Amino acid sequence: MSIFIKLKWFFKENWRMYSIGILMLFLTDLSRVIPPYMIGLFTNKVVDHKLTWSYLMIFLAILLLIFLLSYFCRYGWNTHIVKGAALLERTLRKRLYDHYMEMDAPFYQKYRTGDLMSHASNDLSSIQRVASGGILMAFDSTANIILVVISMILFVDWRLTLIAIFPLPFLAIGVSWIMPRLRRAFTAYQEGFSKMSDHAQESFLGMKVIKTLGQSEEDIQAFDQQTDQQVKINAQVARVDSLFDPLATVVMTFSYVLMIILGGQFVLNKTITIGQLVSFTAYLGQLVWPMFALGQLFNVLERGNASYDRVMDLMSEESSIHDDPNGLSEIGVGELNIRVKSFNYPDDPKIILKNIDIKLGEGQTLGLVGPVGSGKTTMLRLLLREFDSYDGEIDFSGHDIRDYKLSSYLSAIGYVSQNNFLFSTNIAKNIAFSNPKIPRAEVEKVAKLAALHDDIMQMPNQYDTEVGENGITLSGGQQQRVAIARALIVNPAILILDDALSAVDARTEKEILNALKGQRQDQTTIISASRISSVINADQILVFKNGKIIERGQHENLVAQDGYYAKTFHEQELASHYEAKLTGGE
Ligand SMILES: Nc1ncnc2c1ncn2[C@@H]1O[C@H](COP(=O)(O)OP(=O)(O)OP(=O)(O)O)[C@@H](O)[C@H]1O
Repeated sequence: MSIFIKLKWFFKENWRMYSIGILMLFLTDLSRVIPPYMIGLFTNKVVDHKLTWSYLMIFLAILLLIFLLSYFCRYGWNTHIVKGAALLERTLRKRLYDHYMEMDAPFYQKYRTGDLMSHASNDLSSIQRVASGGILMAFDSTANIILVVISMILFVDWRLTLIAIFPLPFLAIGVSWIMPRLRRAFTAYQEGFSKMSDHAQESFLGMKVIKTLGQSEEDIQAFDQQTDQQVKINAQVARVDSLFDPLATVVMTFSYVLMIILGGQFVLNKTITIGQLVSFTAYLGQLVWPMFALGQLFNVLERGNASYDRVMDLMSEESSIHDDPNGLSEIGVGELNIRVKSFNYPDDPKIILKNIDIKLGEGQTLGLVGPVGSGKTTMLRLLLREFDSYDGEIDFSGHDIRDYKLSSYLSAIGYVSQNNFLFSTNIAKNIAFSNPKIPRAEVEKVAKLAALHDDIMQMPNQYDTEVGENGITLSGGQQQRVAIARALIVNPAILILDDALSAVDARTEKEILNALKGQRQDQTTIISASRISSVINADQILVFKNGKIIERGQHENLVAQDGYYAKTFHEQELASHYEAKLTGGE
């Protein structure tokens, strides 16, 4: 029942709709207690040989009227309560989705996609059922039981009523024993379901790897184990849930036995008439459904309760990124200053960045190189405001980046990583993702800048060519260039290419870099790369190692320093020289 208290905010917001629905439900239940009373009267007329045609007609007319009223009320409660439940699901889904959108990188590191999906589907459906079936069964069964018992007392006999309902408290004891067990079983079920969807989702995404490494059998086995486990948990749910129905049957049978023994005695003693005993039998029959509905109700409520707690646990997670709604929303061009004394990832004390000090003039290009794992991406992630918890400050265009409104700041940045996500739509829509209304000419312009236009023109439907899920029909280099075009279309104040040219050949790389140089003279560009050729013309090049800047300067200057940069440059030069010889390109 506590789930109703937890959902009080929603029922309060929609009290009008629920009040009408519940009133209609009450009227339906009220209309149900009249026919048994009338059947009793009718039986007495028959037994006393006093039945006339006119009485029969009036009797039938009243019954018809009651059925019509009941039909109208049923329609009324159905539409109001079902509409309310749909509204609750929509409200929670929107809140959850907004929450997912607001959350930071550590949140997505902590929760897996399958888990988040199961919260948004399975859990929300269970909560939605509380506001429809739950409300219906709770009010219907309670109102039914109360009205039937009152009718039994008023129209038959209070002693007989007391004796007939005497076994009911045993049902209540049974329910209080079953409920917590049912809840534990449901929580285990939902958690198991999350793990299962997570596994399925990861397997679908990594299908190529699984198959090429010959792990299909192992994956199937692992999934089978999870489904077997889920079947066991489900059986446990069914075992606990199934305890209620037999208990209700035993209790109701006991009530019937008591009614036959004592009711017969009352008729023989003339305490009640035969008609009243017939009414009583019908009333007792009307108690059967609410009893079973109570069982269903606990199932729905406990499932909803467990799901609500899971969803609220997720919603209580707070983003570590402070977004000031009144923050600056105008972002111009300007200097970029990065001073980070130290940074470690949340939940990991290892210092990843140490004493980073960068000053980049307006419209300049910064190049970042260094061995794998040296901290280049981490620094870019700070610039992208994925983490705010660093010791130091980052200023852009005269303001700390944390003083900008997050959405405004991020929309001024064009970020392209090595692995880009493409949407399963056509190329033009992928490029124009930030503004679907952008004219086709603009889309073509940025595609040309990204050296992609010629490739697109070779495709069957050119800019309308569908790229498949995550751009599966495109080559790695084409995917990267779609992502570059997508970033360029917003004409970002800061463009970040994080190893974003790794899948394109040297000639295309040169073409893109030249185009960017011509196009972005006033704006900041940051290029992180393992290939020195990507950063060779940068105004400032930084070499990272173990989270520190170990060399800095322009290309010639760095080559002269004869350090990591010079060594890597010469090695790469030599490698490309031999490669060109082998392919006959020189
Ligand atoms: N989410 C994370 N939690 C903890 N440590 C992390 C996390 N992401 C990266 N690291 C660690 O931070 C260090 C720097 O990684 P980073 O990705 O910044 O390097 P990089 O220079 O960009 O490397 P690459 O060129 O391979 O992309 C690595 O030791 C890595 O293991």
